Amino acid sequence: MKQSKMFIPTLREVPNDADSKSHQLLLKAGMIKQIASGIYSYLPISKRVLNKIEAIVREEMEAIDGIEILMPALQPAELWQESGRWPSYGAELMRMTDRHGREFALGPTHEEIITSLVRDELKSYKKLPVTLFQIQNKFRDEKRPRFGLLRGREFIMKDAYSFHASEESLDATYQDMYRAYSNIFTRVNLKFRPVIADSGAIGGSHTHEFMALAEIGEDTIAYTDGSDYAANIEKAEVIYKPNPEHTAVQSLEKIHTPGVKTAQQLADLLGRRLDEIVKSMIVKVDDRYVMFLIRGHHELNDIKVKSYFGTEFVEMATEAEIEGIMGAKPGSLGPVGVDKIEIYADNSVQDLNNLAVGANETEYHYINANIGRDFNVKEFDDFRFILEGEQSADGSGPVKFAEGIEVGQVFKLGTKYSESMKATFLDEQGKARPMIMGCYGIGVSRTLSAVIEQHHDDRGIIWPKSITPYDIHVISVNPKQDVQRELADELYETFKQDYDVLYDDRSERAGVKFNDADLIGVPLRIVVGKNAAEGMVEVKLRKSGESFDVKVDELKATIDSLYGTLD
Ligand SMILES: O=C(C[C@@H]1CCCCN1)Cn1cnc2cc(Cl)c(F)cc2c1=O
Ligand SMILES: [Mg+2]
Ligand SMILES: [Mg+2]
Repeated sequence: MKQSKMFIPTLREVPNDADSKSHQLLLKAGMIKQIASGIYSYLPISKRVLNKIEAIVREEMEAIDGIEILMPALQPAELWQESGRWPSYGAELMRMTDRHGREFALGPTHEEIITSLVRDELKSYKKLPVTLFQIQNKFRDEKRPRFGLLRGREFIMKDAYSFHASEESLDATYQDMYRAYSNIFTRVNLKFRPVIADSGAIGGSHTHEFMALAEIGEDTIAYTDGSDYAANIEKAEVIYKPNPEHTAVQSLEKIHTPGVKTAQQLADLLGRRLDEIVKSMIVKVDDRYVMFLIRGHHELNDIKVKSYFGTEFVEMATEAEIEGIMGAKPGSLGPVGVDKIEIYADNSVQDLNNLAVGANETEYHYINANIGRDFNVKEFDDFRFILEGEQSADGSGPVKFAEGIEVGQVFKLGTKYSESMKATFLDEQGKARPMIMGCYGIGVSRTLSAVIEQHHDDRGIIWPKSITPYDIHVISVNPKQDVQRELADELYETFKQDYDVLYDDRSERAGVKFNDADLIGVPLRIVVGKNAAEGMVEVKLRKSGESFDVKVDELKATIDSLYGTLD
């Protein structure tokens, strides 16, 4: 393609609202234009990359018997009422009414649609298993869209759904998808890790997220070098080993603690370590309040609390709620004398005797509070975030943390949707049973961004060969010079036979052309400049920056062999 006819509106400066490297580069390289917050147009370079990513996704889905369909983005509210999810999603679910006043959702995902489609068609176990997938825009009205395509309000997802007559059959597809996802992210040249994840609102038992490693990633993963163990920190289990030595139990003492609001301030006032302090938090679970006890140097893991109680409705109580229930401010809460609400505690609280806790009287605390004598705990469990360096759940060593961008997720859904939506099949005995489901998503536009996060330098993007918008960038330095222009034209015509070629034939200054070429990031470059008259051109590798002077009659061989070395 000749750049004089192309549409690549590169920018010199980066708009200051670009808040991640990939967001900056997508704008500078003229790949996206924002139309509204979290909503973008994909310009030609992006569209070419998306086509290649989607082609890889299709190949890997079809290789495991995935069948491509395309479902509507407009979803009748009735189906979400059948599944029970219409009331449970708030502002994030984009809703609208049609001219007849009928309610619709703009699809954030398609469990309801696919289940209603399949339940009408597949009635017999003989027709199962089946895996259907689509690649389509999704709509989620994110409260804070950011990082460009990494968290948008309209984005491209491959979403697949599988239907089974047995758990074993679901298992087999889950493994197929897991391997297919590994293939896809390997082929697009992403450094990634599959992590054990939390299945959250959509239920189901078993789920893995595929995390592309990148500083900007909003997820934290806990992994070990000792094995392939990796878990989203929301889910990473903390192994509790009871601590043998306990200090002698001392008598309870109430002390005045003016100005103490935090665990650290209490620790400082008492001259104790933070890990000897116990924080008491009031959490609203569904429509009741419970107290959680967590050691001072730990943090309550709200995802583990949700999973423990099996509900999404878990929120920290507000200051007003706390004063109403406890009669004291958040900084002075404790378990002693609390009998109106249940008390739960993280496992590691059991290691302590003589706890320092709030006295439920503003600016008063207890020291030497002891479990069993001064208060009771309804249940000890793993309610906290794991700390870096603590033993991994599989015992393979201390966990390390890394940031990740969630680019894919595979779920075992079970019968959550097939039961609520009566998607049954007749089994061998002719008995109607709910289909067992799996669902599997890849953020296609997010993957494009993740690749840029991992493949760039300070001059621009460096595309991996597998998804590069073009293979070769031919640049004529000064098209006003006939010799240069004619040679460049000839090379363009020659190489476009076997490669995708972008030809910068514009009458721009050389510096502008080289800046744009570095931004756009095509891996191989042929520069036709002043040596054209001697039949010499320059070949440049975008990634290493290496460049070679090559005779025109050796150019094809050189390019073919260099292309083979690209990753
Ligand atoms: O989408 C999934 C699960 C899988 C992911 C892979 C492809 C199939 N679905 C989870 N999820 C996430 N955000 C949502 C946002 C809104 Cl507003 C909603 F109404 C529903 C959902 C929702 O269900
Ligand atoms: Mg997540
Ligand atoms: Mg997820």
